[in-house]
Amino acid sequence: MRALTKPLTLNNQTWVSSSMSIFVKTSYCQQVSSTAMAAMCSSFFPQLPTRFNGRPIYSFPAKSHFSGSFKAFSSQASNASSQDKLPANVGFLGIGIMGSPMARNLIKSGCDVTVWNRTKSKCDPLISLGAKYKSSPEEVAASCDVTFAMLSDPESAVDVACGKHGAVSGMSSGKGYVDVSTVDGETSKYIGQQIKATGALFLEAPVSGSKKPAEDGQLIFLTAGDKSLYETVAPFLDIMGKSRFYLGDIGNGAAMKLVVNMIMGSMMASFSEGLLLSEKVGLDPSVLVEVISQGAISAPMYSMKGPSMIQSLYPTAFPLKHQQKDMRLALGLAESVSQSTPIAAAANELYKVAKSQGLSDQDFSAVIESLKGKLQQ
Ligand SMILES: NC(=O)C1=CN([C@@H]2O[C@H](COP(=O)(O)OP(=O)(O)OC[C@H]3O[C@@H](n4cnc5c(N)ncnc54)[C@H](OP(=O)(O)O)[C@@H]3O)[C@@H](O)[C@H]2O)C=CC1
Ligand SMILES: O=CCCC(=O)O
Repeated sequence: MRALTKPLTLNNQTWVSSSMSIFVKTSYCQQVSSTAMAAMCSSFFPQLPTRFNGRPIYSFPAKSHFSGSFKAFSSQASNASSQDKLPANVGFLGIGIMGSPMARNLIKSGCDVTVWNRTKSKCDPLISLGAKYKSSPEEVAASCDVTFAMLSDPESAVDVACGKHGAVSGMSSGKGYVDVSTVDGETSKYIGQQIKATGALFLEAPVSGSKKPAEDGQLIFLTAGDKSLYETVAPFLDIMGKSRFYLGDIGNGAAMKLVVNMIMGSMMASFSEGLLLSEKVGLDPSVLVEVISQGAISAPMYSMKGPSMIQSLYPTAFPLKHQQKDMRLALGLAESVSQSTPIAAAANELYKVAKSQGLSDQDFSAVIESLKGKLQQ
C-alpha cells in the first residue's frame, strides 16, 4: 500500500491522498489475505471503489483502527501484469548500511536473493537468512534475472558494474541491472551504456530515506531508464519502499536525488547553526527543537537528529562522507546548468571541514562539529 501522489478517478469520483484517506493494494508480500482485506473494507466502507487497473484496492480512513504491515498505494504503482511476471532470481551488490536492510527485506518477502559485498563478512547475516552468495558481481549478474547495486559513490558504482569481474561481464539479453546508489547523471549514463551494450536493460533508482526507512521497507525510489525494467522490478521496489517515481530518461533519477539531498544538506547545516546559536545566547537547544517541531519549518529530521546532536552524539544512519559527496555532485549539477547555489556551496564547505576533522563515518548531523571548531578559533 502506498501514498497516492496524484488524484485517482474511479467510479466517476476523484480520490486523493490526504490525512483523511489512504488506498491499500494487496500484494504477495502483505500479511493479510486479499479476501480478508476485501471483507474488512467492504464491511466498514461499502461506498469505496474496490478495483484499479483491474486489481483489487481497498480504501479506509488513515486514522482508523486498522494497523499492520501495509504501505500506501501510489498512483504510480505498476499494473497487474508487471506483478504477474516476477523475475525468479534477484542479485544484490553492496551490503552496507542501506544494502543490508534492503536485501533483508527481499529475502524476508520470499525472494530468491544472491548477494555479494567487497567485504564478504557483511553478507553473513543475509546468508543465514537464506541468501545465496557469489564471489564476484559478474557471478551474481550471471546467475540472476535482476541485479540491484547499492554502492558508495560514482567510483565504486562504476567499478562494481564495469570493472574486472564486474556485473557487466555477467549481463546479457533478458536480464536487468538496477543501480540504487546515489551517483551523478553522467556516471549513471555511463553504467547504463555498458549494461545495455550486453543486451540487458538498465534502471537508475536512487532512494530517498535512510537506514530506518530501509529497515521498514519505506524508501522512496526515484527511477529513470528502461520503462519495461521499471515495470518488471516494481514488485521488488514495493517490498523495499513506500513509493516510487518514474522520471523518464537516465539521469533524471540521479538529478532528483541530488537536488533532494542538496536541500537536506543545507537544512542540516542551518539547523546546526541554530542549535549552537541558541545555546550561546543562553537558550535551551532542546526547547528550540520542540519549538521547531510545532511550527511551519517542522521536519522529521530535526526531531530525530536534534536530541542526539545536543549531546554531541552522531549514531550513523547516513554517513557524513556520503552527504558531502552528494553536495559535491549537486554543485556539479548546478554548475552544468549555470544555476547559482550559494547556500549549498557554503554548506558543502562545512561538510568538508567535518571530514577533515575525522567525522566522515559519523552521521551527517556531525556537521555541527565543524561549526564548534570555528567558534573555538
Ligand atoms: N545511509 C543512508 O541514509 C543513505 C545512503 N544512500 C546512498 O546509498 C549508497 C550506499 O550508502 P550506505 O549503505 O549508507 O553506505 P555504506 O558506506 O554503508 O556502504 C557502501 C557500500 O559500498 C561498498 N563499496 C564502497 N567502495 C567500494 C569499492 N571500491 N568496490 C566495491 N564496493 C565498494 C561497500 O563495501 P564494503 O562493505 O566492503 O566497504 C558497501 O557495501 C550511497 O550512494 C549513499 O549516498 C542513499 C540514501 C540513504
Ligand atoms: O541519501 C540519503 C538520504 C537520507 C534521507 O533521505 O533521510
